[in-house]
Amino acid sequence: MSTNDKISEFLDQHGIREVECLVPDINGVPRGKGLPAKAFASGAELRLCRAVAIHTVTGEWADYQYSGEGDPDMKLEPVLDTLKPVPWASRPRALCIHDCVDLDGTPTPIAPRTVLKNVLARYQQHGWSPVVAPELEFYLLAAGNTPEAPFQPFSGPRGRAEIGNQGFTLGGLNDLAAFWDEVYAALETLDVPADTFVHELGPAQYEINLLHGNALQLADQTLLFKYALREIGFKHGLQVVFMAKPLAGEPGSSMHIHQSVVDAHGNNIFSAADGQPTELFYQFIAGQQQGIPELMPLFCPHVNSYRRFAKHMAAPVNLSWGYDNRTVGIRIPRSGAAARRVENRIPGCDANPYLALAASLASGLHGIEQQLKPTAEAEGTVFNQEGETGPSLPRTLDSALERMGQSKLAREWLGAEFVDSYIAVKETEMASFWHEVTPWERRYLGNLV
Ligand SMILES: NC(=O)CC[C@H](N)C(=O)O
Repeated sequence: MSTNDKISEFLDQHGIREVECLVPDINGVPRGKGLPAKAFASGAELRLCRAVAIHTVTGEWADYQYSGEGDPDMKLEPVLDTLKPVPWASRPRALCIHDCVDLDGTPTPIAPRTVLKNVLARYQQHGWSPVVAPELEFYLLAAGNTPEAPFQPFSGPRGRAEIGNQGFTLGGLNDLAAFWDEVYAALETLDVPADTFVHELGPAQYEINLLHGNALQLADQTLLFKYALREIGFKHGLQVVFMAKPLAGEPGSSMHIHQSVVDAHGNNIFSAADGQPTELFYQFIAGQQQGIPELMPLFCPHVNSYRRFAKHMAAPVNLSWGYDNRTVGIRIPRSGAAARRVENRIPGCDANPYLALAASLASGLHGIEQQLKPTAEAEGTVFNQEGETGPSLPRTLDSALERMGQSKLAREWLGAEFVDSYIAVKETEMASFWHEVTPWERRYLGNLV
């Protein structure tokens, strides 16, 4: 059976009339076009303006001039493994993630999926492939929140408001059984295998860990996971928030990334035959220490992202590394030799998964290729030793963008056109932030004499 016949069979089987053709934009927001199922099955050419890849969060155009034409089209090419029924649709519909290809046939360099694929190709040159597992935290807000007032977490249907911290309680999960049941069913339909699931430390804050696997697939799964949660949340009167710090004084939401690398035989290159850590393992850690501060806007892309880094909130404030240490940016979970891995704790849940994975994996391989050496392992609580046991991190979006703009590593690994357009988008978003005067400024400064 030809591919087109298989697609037709799948669409007929599910009674599907339209296909949502998705591309992740620079912020990881799914954008795209709906296409009649018949056109999709016949392989009809689908185009989208290239500028979609560089929209701001609210869809403004960044002040960025492409080389060449003004705003050319790009072609969308379906990633057929991601063709799935849309679990929350009231009339059968499918979705499918797409790659972006410029009209001259080259993969669009500013498309996040291309950026990740290019980094993975460099692993392939060594005969290696990364294995990753993102962990996603998020908050559930009560219906009726508006951005004008502080967000309120949802109140449990049994009348028990989520006013306190209920870390790891199961009651906190049962309160929303109907919502979670629908989420679980949707993740099965979308082929997004979830591993563990907990109520996190903040009120109405949850975490789902995705099962480890291939980095491109995990980026696709993370995109679909976030999309599914938002859509199913709305059906249940909940706003699912993937902001890094939605509630003042409460923990922020991260997207920790666990990373190991396997060779062609599936052996973890971080462990030697005798089970001891290899040089490559330490070089990968060193690469994280050097690369993460230079690529910080890809882990923490918004002004709000940097509010997450507060002491005693299990959020790192440094790039020290240590075994089972949650006060450092790079944690090494204690595990057997086969599962030896490096956890990058810097990314927020607001990061674009394709770009955060690309940046994290690029940093690690850079460390291996340059044979870098990490700092000494940090011991104990190192919240207060920023810069002493490991490199420090940019603490605002402005300074992070400035650093990325000067980074050779960024251009070499992610491409100059991508880096320039990314910075242009972020500067446009920053300008929008600086346009506002906040309640804090009025409260603190309104009565100055
Ligand atoms: N699960 C945890 O380790 C908590 C992480 C914490 N919420 C953060 O922002 O980084």
